[in-house]
Amino acid sequence: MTTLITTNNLSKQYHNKKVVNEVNLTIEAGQILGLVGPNGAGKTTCFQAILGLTDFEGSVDVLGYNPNKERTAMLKDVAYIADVAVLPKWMKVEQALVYMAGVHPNFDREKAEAFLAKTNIAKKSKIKQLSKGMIVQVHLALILAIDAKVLILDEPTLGLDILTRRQFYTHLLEDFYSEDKCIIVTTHQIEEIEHILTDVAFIQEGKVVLSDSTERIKERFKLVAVNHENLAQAQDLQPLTANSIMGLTTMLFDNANDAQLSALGHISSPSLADIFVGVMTKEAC
Ligand SMILES: Nc1ncnc2c1ncn2[C@@H]1O[C@H](COP(=O)(O)OP(=O)(O)OP(=O)(O)O)[C@@H](O)[C@H]1O
Repeated sequence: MTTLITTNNLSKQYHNKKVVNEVNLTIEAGQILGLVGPNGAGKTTCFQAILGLTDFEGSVDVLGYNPNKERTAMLKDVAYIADVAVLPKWMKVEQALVYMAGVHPNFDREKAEAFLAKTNIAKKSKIKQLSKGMIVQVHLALILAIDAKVLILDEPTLGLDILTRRQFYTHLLEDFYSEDKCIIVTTHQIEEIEHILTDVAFIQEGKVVLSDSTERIKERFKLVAVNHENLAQAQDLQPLTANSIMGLTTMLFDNANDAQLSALGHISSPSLADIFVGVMTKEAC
């Protein structure tokens, strides 16, 4: 396996408060990592460090580059979508294509045009004539047309309708992703990307509290619809969460014994969103 990004004890503080706290991540080629955390958890700050946009403690290696010292060289192979898509308002869409082709050695104009052709955005339109969601789409078209080894997506679908969000993730897998690249993505709509993630890292108050492959995380956590008579016994196994709706109590367990759980009621596999809520609740206690 080829390691594309490593962070070693990455930390960042603002006004004496650690907003990123000793984050250790290793991201290999082929991985699509979801960095998931509540508002203010430190996701964007981690990205800024990886992209060399801020100073930090610890060390970061991206494709063999030090992002703070070798940013220009690194950015030939790294593409980034920030959580706020900003494009010059006076520019026409077609001018943005020409501009990107001029400044980025790995920009494929035909790819960007093919993506835009699937939208109802006219190339002659000025950015200021487009809706917020359309501007995001132009931005995505420009970034996904860069043949980058590393793609960093910070809330890439913010402001897009559900059809366009789905279209974006399909496009990401079919036209951008390949085994020699990696993608790190944050979103608060974890249920929409769960199926594409190979790996997940949960971050809370600057610390990574869980990091593993999606497969192993799914094996580790179990949801049980607990039969009424088994409630006390189930509580003894210390569930992460317990929700009662219309007389049915569903509990989330971490690393519990399958035989013990099946004696309590029906077992199912939780979604990443269920696991996220469970882990965040436990860490906050
Ligand atoms: N320039 C700054 N000056 C001071 N504090 C900052 C600065 N940038 C970020 N922070 C603080 O760092 C913490 C982490 O912010 P960050 O933007 O990394 O969170 P996030 O996980 O991306 O959140 P969200 O999901 O809301 O986008 C927050 O408490 C934020 O207030």
